[in-house]
Amino acid sequence: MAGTERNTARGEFALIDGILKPLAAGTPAALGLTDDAAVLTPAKGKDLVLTKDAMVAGVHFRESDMPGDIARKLLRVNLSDLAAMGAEPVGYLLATFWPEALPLSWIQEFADGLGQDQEEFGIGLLGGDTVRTPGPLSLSLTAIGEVAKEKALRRNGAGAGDLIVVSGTIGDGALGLLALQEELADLDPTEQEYLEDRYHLPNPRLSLGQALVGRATSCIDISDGLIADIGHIAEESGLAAVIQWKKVPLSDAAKIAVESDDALVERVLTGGDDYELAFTLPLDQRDDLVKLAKEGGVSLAIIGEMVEGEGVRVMQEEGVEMPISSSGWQHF
Ligand SMILES: Nc1ncnc2c1ncn2[C@@H]1O[C@H](COP(=O)(O)OP(=O)(O)O)[C@@H](O)[C@H]1O
Ligand SMILES: Cc1ncc(C[n+]2csc(CCOP(=O)(O)OP(=O)(O)O)c2C)c(N)n1
Ligand SMILES: [Mg+2]
Ligand SMILES: [Mg+2]
Ligand SMILES: [Mg+2]
Repeated sequence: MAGTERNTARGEFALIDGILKPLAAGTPAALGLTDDAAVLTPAKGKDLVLTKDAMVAGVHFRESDMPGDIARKLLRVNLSDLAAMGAEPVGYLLATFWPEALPLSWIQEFADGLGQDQEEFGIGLLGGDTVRTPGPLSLSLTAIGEVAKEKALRRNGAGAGDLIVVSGTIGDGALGLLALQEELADLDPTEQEYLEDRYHLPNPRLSLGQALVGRATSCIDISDGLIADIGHIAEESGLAAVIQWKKVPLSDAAKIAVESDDALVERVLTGGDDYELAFTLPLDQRDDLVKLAKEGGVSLAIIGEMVEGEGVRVMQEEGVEMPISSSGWQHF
């Protein structure tokens, strides 16, 4: 029906004008969201770095999560991929698949979350697409960044003998999800809240990634699980990784959880939702770690080393390998 179409169209463009346009106001390349596409001039001497991750209700976030948090996580998981490449973020494109029942107020809160993080990370919206879906809320974001020409960090440059280093603490996001599902016992409210926050709002390690350019021999961000993602470095570099469980950095809350339930060790190592960086560093650059941690604004821990061979081995203690049933999250 023509009338219905007009109403739908008016609604769609009202949404773009009223809710999304303000997010593009600071990025001239977005052309005010009035044209068919954005036009971006890359900086001299830089390579563009492009990444896209999607998130689906019930798969990547809980339907009951706050709209602003969902938006910020969507942006942050993509910025985490830019961090893993050593890039500085420039802007982003957004595709939203809104279920019929979602009110405009929800969408406004979602946009407010994006606005908050745009300021935090100094970027703006460049464009995107808005559609309705008969399915669950689905979102996709393309982040664009820049890195000095040919200097992007890769997964494939690790050498035998390189140290394996991770930022921050591992397992908090996965334990936070368990806490939200009320499957974690013995935690006081402060620890519970800390873990839940880590699930809802990852911290992309952008300063660290940029500090690693020209220093790390390989780098990845941990989304699927520590073992799975270090497995990608091992595979792409044609080597094996050996990780010492006792050196994997845990938050106080994660330590308490793991001490009360052994089964959570595997969850920490394979649960994903970390968005920390794992990277390799030549042994003779070990003393640079203090400086890198300072520049990156995050703690760093050496958890193992790269050796000849293939795959990832986790050592429970000297000479005792930990059995691991699955290395991390997979959609298929
Ligand atoms: N549908 C797709 N189309 C094109 N490339 C894809 C698609 N899905 C994944 N990739 C590419 O495969 C590689 C691995 O993807 P992924 O595991 O999602 O990486 P990450 O965990 O860093 O997001 C990346 O280079 C990504 O761009
Ligand atoms: C409600 C809910 N259930 C389960 C998870 C766990 N989970 C879902 S997808 C995923 C891996 C990361 O997502 P993916 O789409 O694989 O991102 P990418 O690896 O491409 O960055 C994890 C750990 C979650 N985050 N939320
Ligand atoms: Mg991905
Ligand atoms: Mg990644
Ligand atoms: Mg994945």
